[in-house]
Amino acid sequence: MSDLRARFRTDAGPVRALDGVSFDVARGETVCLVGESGSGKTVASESITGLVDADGGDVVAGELRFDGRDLRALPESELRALRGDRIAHVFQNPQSALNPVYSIGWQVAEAVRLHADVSKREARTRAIDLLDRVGLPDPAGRIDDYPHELSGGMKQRVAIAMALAGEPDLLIADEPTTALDVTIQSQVLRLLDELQSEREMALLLVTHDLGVVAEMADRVVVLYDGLVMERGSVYDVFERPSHPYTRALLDALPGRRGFGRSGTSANAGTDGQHSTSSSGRSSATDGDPPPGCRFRARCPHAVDACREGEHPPLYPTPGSESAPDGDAAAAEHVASCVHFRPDGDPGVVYGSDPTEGEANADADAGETR
Ligand SMILES: Nc1ncnc2c1ncn2[C@@H]1O[C@H](COP(=O)(O)OP(=O)(O)OP(=O)(O)O)[C@@H](O)[C@H]1O
Ligand code: NI
Repeated sequence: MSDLRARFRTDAGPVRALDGVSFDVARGETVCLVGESGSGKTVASESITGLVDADGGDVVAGELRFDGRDLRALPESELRALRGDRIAHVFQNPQSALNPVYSIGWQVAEAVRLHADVSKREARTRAIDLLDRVGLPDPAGRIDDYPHELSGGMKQRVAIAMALAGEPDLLIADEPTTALDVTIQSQVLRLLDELQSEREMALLLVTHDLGVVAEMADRVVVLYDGLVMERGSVYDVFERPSHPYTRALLDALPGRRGFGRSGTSANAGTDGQHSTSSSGRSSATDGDPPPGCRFRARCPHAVDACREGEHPPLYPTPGSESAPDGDAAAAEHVASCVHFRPDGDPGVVYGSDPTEGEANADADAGETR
């Protein structure tokens, strides 16, 4: 997607949710969308298949391309066909995907029949296969169970089975494990990871959990206030976080030594709840956004230049071509911070971090990576 802008109509006036978000997800790749609550992760992911419109939102500008087609130009009927077929969603709450009055087997079989012209009997057999594949114990025995007879983790597995029924090319999972017990979380993540590599699926994973990102992502998109702050391979973003916001996010990770003694509090959402409330961001209501960098007020490295003009565009970070696999696309590491302007000094950001000596300026970045 490129330069995606979206807004919601609310009683208090339009709310800007996305202010120009660009990223791609390639086949066989996992891209994680991270950022604190209200940063626009869900809106960005749901805009792909037009779910945002269904939610009272409007994608007002930008481009969404899937397989060379501009999704925003597709009529709703075609979009609906694409959704759930080539592109499937898994949500935080499996309850929302399951109908309480039908057995899980019936629901998975229906999902199969939606995408493939097969008999009911064949669909049921495939449903059992799918349920087996997502790790539901004794699928043949449990296929006539109703959702309420299953645990949350099992329900999410069923929801994933339904999402996979159409053999999607792109699976969009929005906080798919947040509602689950910690032990179940990692099982479900491992499952997504396996299914993804098995099927060469593209996976867009929305999460506020940087531990999940580290485990799952090939590439990371860091959102703040409806804008991309930083984008790069998981390797680059974790090894050399460049936007002050990303650095603050990582700083807040337990077990990671703090560098931002500045008191910048960046919290990717402690309650783990997906929120759709329109409150929370004072800057969100429409009208002119405050000039300059959106993160300025919370940034320990803000300078006068950060007050001017628009939010900075994405600049390449020094040494970003040195990704381990030499893959050019994966090597793209960019941050929207004035200190990464061609005439800027990234050392202002990196240099303030005594715990990361090797990141001290760009000069030795090439040698240490
Ligand atoms: N239905 C809606 N009506 C009005 N505003 C909305 C609606 N849904 C989202 N927004 C606004 O859009 C912005 C982005 O929301 P979004 O749900 O994408 O955030 P998020 O990053 O997914 O957060 P969370 O981690 O809480 O799920 C927020 O300012 C939010 O208030
Ligand atoms: Ni969300």
